Amino acid sequence: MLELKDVSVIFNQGTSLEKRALDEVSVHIPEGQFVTVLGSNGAGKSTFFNVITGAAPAAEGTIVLDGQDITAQKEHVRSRSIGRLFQNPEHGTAPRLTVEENLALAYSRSRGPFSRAIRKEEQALFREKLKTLDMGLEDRLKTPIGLLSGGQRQAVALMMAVLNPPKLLLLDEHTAALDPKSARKILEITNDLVRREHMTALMITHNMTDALTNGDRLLIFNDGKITQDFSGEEKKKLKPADLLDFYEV
Ligand SMILES: Nc1ncnc2c1ncn2[C@@H]1O[C@H](COP(=O)(O)OP(=O)(O)OP(=O)(O)O)[C@@H](O)[C@H]1O
Repeated sequence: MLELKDVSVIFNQGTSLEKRALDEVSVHIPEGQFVTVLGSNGAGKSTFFNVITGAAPAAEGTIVLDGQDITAQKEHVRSRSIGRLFQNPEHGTAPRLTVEENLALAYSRSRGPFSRAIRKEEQALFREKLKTLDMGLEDRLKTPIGLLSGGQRQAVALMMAVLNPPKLLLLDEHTAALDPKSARKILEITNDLVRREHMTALMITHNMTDALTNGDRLLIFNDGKITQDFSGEEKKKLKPADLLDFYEV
């Protein structure tokens, strides 16, 4: 599904500030796999996501998504098949637009320009999708999204990312800015959506328990490389304390 082969990202190449943020990373993520990603600050996790989306160029190596070499593809083209959620729910939603306008914008992205009124059947679809979140958001369709709480907004952002299920969903610490209860709820919704839509998903987190209790596989980054790769029974047996040994500081 997603295959990176010897991919490197080098910032400020050829200067005294040169930094190999990703160093010859190779990994294969099969279709439908849910992968959690851990690593200390500066280990290269966000750069890993950025090189997949095209936000950071690959200096070396190749990236293949769903059989297509996307290494040289522009970011906006890749965004049609890759959904991404960030730590800050404000990232990716338009605060002055209502909940339904934000959803319509996301919905129309792969269906044509956002130039027409929101149709009745779209409204019904958004209402039905929001209802599955069980947060009462189906009654807030006309509310500007900027007036929602962080958790509510992140739930809508998540729904926006999966309205037309992307080939790949990238979750970049998307629960880190939320209070513990909202974070748990968003994680629950994430699991439901990923499983129901059989999505291929990668989730960066600093929470070791979340990294172990979610997903099928765990990757740990250190200094621009994937230094640990656990899946199946091996992952299930791990405890948060075991993971500390794999962090380099
Ligand atoms: N645009 C950039 N220019 C120069 N250096 C960068 C740039 N982006 C990232 N880096 C460097 O690349 C390395 C990897 O950064 P990255 O953001 O991928 O780490 P991370 O694992 O996501 O860290 P965190 O957990 O703190 O978010 C760091 O040393 C960082 O300072």
